Amino acid sequence: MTQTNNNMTVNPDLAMERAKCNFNVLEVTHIFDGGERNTLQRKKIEDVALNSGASKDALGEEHMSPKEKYENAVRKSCIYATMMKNELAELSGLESFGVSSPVIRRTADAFFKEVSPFLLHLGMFVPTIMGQCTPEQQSYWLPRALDMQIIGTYAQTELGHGTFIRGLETTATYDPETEEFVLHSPTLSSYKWWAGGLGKTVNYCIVVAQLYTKGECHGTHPFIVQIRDEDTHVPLPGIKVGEIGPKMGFNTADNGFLGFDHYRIPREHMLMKNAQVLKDGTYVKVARHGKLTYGTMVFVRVVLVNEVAFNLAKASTIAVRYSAIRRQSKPKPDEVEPQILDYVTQQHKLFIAIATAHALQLCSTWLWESFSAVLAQMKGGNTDTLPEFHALSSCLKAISTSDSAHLIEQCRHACGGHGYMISSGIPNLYNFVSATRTYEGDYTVLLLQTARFLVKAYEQAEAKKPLTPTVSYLAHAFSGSRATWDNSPDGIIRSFQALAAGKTAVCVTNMRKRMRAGLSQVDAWEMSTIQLVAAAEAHCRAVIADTYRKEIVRLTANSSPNVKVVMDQLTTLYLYYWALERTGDLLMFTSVSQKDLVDLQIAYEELLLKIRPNAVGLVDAFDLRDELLHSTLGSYDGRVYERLMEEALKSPMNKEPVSDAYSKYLRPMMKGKL
Ligand SMILES: CCCCCCCCCCCCCCCCCC(=O)SCCNC(=O)CCNC(=O)[C@H](O)C(C)(C)COP(=O)(O)OP(=O)(O)OC[C@H]1O[C@@H](n2cnc3c(N)ncnc32)[C@H](O)[C@@H]1OP(=O)(O)O
Ligand SMILES: Cc1cc2nc3c(=O)[nH]c(=O)nc-3n(C[C@H](O)[C@H](O)[C@H](O)COP(=O)(O)OP(=O)(O)OC[C@H]3O[C@@H](n4cnc5c(N)ncnc54)[C@H](O)[C@@H]3O)c2cc1C
Repeated sequence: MTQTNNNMTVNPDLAMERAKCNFNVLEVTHIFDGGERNTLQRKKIEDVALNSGASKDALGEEHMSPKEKYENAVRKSCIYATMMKNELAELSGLESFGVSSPVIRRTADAFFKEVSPFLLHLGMFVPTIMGQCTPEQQSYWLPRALDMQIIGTYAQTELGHGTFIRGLETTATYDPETEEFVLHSPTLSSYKWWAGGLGKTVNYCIVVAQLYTKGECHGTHPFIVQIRDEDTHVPLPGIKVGEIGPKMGFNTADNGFLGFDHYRIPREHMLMKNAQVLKDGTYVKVARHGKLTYGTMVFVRVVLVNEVAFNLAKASTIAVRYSAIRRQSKPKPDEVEPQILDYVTQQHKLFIAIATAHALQLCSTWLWESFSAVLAQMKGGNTDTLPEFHALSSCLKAISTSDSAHLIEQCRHACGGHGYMISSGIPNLYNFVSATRTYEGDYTVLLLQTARFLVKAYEQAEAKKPLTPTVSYLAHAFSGSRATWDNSPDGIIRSFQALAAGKTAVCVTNMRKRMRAGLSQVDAWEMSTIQLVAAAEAHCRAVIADTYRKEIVRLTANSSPNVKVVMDQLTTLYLYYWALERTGDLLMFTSVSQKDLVDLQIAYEELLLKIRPNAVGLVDAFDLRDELLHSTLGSYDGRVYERLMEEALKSPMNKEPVSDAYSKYLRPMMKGKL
């Protein structure tokens, strides 16, 4: 039986869940939007972008051929880009459409089940122009790029190297005679590979290449390079470009390859904010920090924390709503089958996903604010805070993407067989988010960057030198006793910090031992990298836990009592969950006892039951319109079985009663005539 709610027929189980939710859902939406005004503005943007139906496809993307999928994605990208230049720019208060506005980004997702071929234009090409050009270069390139007169991408990775940027092989050799750079791909492994939109869409790209001038190599630098004719779109002479083929996801992003055959570009096309080549070929270093050319990657790592939080919010919305309407098994023979959301194991799978989406969303806002502060200082020539920020953004990118991918997969498990349907929405979310763990810096590689910083900070703490804020807890690492366990939220956060400090100390001790035994510093480091990754992970978990807790306390200071309670329950759940995941480490580095851990497990299970009545309310508070979810299982009305059947009937396989394969293969085989 179904009920009607706001002219919508709603599944009765979902209606019941909404009736029993005991907190004000809208209040929580406002918290995560950053205030009521932002919620209203977001809704207005979503209304303008989505009410016209322009985001919808006549035939589901999943039934299209690769070529049709790509063309359809370009079609919708053009519609959305035009909206951004016109209606949405004004509404979002942006002079021109914003590259990092989470609302614009969020709304764009309604248009694409996978991704837009313009993602790299907005996500990296435009930010590189903003971050790596001189003011004169910017005034030439930025208006054209923002107005989409040119479309670009970011081509750094090569067939042979993605992680090790210093190992890139593409060369840019300056020729003072003509005042040009000659771009060349000397080997197969030097071909650019992966850049989004490069295959068919873009006509420009940022190319990262080894700069040679006056016979000397100055390392990798960015260049802006035209690769296709601005009118015909035909690749220019000296350019070999194409699409790299099917992938696990990102199949509408036309990731491409690119090679150069002594291809010439004007001197002014080197992006010269951080380093310059003068007309006579003299190389001039401008930046005070050697790694500022990596700036766009740092920007995207910051953006990605928000991006994956959003995608995890979508997966948890789908899985929690579905778990409320799905009934399975009969533990009590005289009662009706329970909603699967009533199983404690199901709550264990799902509530951590909601809490993590909250934690990452709040960390992303905090990280963005820290990034803005670092950029402001760098404008004044001060790069002192950059090493700490690089360490922080590296580990947050690594952990947020990895946790989100894992939890999205867990949401799929929570949806049983139906979660495996493309129409559930979860496979596309997983395919997208699992790539974020690799691109923009692989998980392990980025955690090792953070570990480098931790080891240095540990040595500073040992020498009683001042520490930067995110590692200040290392100062307590030398007390000689194990941290005292206490199961209050602050106590657990202190234990997480003790754990990170303890693991870092173990790494430093082991490396020193290995070096005393004759290993070089590089080999001693290499032998310790499993533990260094674990130390960086522990550090990141301590940062996330601390930030999440502090931000929730701050943001709910004036909230209604029930909102305060449910938000407190979720942060506590997050802390208990990770304490229970790390019992071995806690036993090593804190005074926690076996009894403390048994008690903590019971407290965790009781907390799940307390959160249970509010579960649907909590995911409703993400306020994700059906157009954004693309899900038969997660729609607001819970008409799951109806939608699954409607989608199945759309399959082109159901167009004819008998498949051609019957007469071609099955019949001859069955009649023994094959
Ligand atoms: C219609 C749609 C609407 C859309 C709207 C827009 C939405 C946007 C959404 C965004 C989505 C974008 C999609 C992106 C797709 C993927 C793009 C890519 O993958 S692109 C490709 C991405 N590719 C990758 O990410 C490659 C990953 N690899 C790397 O980043 C580097 O090779 C490395 C960092 C691992 C090493 O670098 P290496 O040069 O060998 O350095 P060493 O190790 O020798 O360390 C020496 C010293 O340098 C220090 N330092 C290092 N970095 C930094 C930094 N950034 N800063 C400061 N410091 C830094 C380091 O700490 C150390 O310090 P110390 O200890 O000496 O004091
Ligand atoms: C969907 C997608 C889109 C992309 N888009 C773009 C784009 O637009 N532009 C662009 O330039 N690039 C893009 N990339 C490329 C991406 O940035 C790289 O794939 C990524 O940086 C990882 O580098 P790699 O592929 O060389 O992996 P590798 O470095 O070869 O990694 C392979 C394994 O080796 C390990 N490893 C590597 N180095 C070390 C080390 N020093 N210590 C320990 N372990 C190590 C890694 O942890 C990993 O397990 C994209 C990739 C994907 C998947």
